[in-house]
Amino acid sequence: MRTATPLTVESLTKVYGEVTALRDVSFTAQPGRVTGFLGPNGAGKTSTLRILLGLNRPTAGRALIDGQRYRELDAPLRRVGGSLSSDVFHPGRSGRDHLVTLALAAGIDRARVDTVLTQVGLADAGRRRVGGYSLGMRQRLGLAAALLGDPDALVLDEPINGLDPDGIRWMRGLLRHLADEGRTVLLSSHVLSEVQQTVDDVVVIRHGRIAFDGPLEALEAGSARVRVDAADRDALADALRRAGATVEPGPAGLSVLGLDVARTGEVALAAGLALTHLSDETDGLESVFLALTADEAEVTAAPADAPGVATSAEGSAA
Ligand SMILES: Nc1ncnc2c1ncn2[C@@H]1O[C@H](COP(=O)(O)OP(=O)(O)OP(=O)(O)O)[C@@H](O)[C@H]1O
Repeated sequence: MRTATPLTVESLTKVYGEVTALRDVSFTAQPGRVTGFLGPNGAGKTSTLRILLGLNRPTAGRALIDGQRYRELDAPLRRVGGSLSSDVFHPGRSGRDHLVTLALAAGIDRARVDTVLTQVGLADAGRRRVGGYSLGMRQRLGLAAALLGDPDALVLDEPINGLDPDGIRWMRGLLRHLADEGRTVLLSSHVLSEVQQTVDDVVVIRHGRIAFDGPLEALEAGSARVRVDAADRDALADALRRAGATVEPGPAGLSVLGLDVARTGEVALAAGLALTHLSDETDGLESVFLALTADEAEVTAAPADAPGVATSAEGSAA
């Protein structure tokens, strides 16, 4: 039986010198689910994941693995496995060697090394030097390292980056399987479409703040947009608003947010209105994501009086 191990980030703030990378960030990744932690470059994803894994200290707030900070865990690698994009493997050593060293250091049975190499599809390549690995193979090795302790939770920084389409499909299947076993899977990405078919829940971070937190379906629902028109446009707008939609009049009819095409048609029918136009103008999920993260060129220094932001700066080293 797996121990349900939620990953909880509470009011996390991280200041690096002049840069406030995280501002009062809170969310929870739930057991049995794959949570996508999404945001453009520099949004604060890696900073958050490093704090979760005990590699950096927050300026304020806390990050908890089943209620405990990483450093408070008795057998950390058995509770949470991490793979960060900055992880470097010595090019002259084999993938297997790396894992054996990690296993010995953590008191993990060496037999796990071959188990995880097989699990990530590196059974044959494990004895080759890492220097000859493709980016995709290094991603697999990172995942193998994260799985070494057979942990209840996984924290993976950009695990899909660098994989070819077959590799992406394989990674999706494995992450789904790991979550179905009851593990908590938290993975970061800067491209929603890359992980859209993998994640159950989505946390979007922008400028070091949470811009969205909820199930993928809720993000999808937010992208529904319908264009509709009727001879009596005002009556139609009233009926749609009464049904809970946001309605914006335009030159080519009404733009409706919050209802899909079928429901829009039903509302019109119930109001006895004959439609002259009805079409689905839903934006792709990626454009909703882009809208949520717009203007994310870089994280700027927070004003000194910004609420919830500690003013004392901490060095970059943890
Ligand atoms: N050690 C550090 N010292 C100073 N600034 C840092 C340090 N680490 C991160 N930052 C800054 O903090 C902000 C957030 O960076 P972070 O790496 O967490 O973002 P990210 O969302 O993971 O981006 P990426 O996808 O590019 O890795 C950026 O402005 C970055 O330049």
